[in-house]
Amino acid sequence: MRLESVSKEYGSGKKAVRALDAVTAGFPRGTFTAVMGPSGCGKSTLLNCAAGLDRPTSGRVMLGDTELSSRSESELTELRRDRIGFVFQAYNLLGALTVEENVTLPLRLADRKTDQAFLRAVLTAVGLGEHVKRRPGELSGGQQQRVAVARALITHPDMVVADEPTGALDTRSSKQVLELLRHVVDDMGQTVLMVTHDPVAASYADSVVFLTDGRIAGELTRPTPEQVASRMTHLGEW
Ligand SMILES: Nc1ncnc2c1ncn2[C@@H]1O[C@H](COP(=O)(O)OP(=O)(O)OP(=O)(O)O)[C@@H](O)[C@H]1O
Repeated sequence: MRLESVSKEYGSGKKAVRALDAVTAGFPRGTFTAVMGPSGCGKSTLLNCAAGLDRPTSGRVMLGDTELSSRSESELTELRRDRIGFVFQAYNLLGALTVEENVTLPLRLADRKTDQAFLRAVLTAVGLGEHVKRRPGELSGGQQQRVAVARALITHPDMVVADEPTGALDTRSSKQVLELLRHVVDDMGQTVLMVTHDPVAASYADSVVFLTDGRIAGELTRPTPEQVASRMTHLGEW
């Protein structure tokens, strides 16, 4: 995944807000990248442009050899469904469906068959092999987020994007979800792009990209929580 000089403006004229300002960044296959920065700096906008949920005003978004920015709405919908896995702070599971039905929903929507062996492997990887018949309401927040991670993985996407995946979780559940994201990169070869406010969460990534005012303000590789917190303090309010 690559962003090439991506800018995004909301609104126009005097009220225009430049949420991203000529951002160029690469998120190589098999890596885990965290995006951090002060509130309103453009983190979610970057993630949404990268995942085809939002269109840049200018610049190019490349997923492998596919350019997202020039796709039609229906092509983008299909591309998101087939090639990108989503994890949000609010889990976004369907309460009436079981764990297994939630996880396999993206395949049913795409009219694709479920590979039962892969489904078992994914449910085991996220630690929910025992709970496949439960409904989200019968699970803890951490378990629900792990169902969301399994759902993001089931289509073998090119990339998993996670917007504040641990934002609603306690320390212990956050650790489990972050270890899981690390595992999907290290052992399943996935590519993860995660927005977070938490230096500890960011320290699970291979690198952290810092944004301020819609621009890249620096990068840290093999970050420690202390290094991340120190950079954030230098960037201002967070
Ligand atoms: N749909 C929209 N319409 C108008 N302005 C928007 C829209 N979405 C975001 N913005 C503005 O763009 C800027 C970047 O927003 P964005 O949500 O990407 O920031 P963020 O870093 O994710 O913030 P936070 O950490 O608070 O979630 C902000 O000034 C925001 O107010």
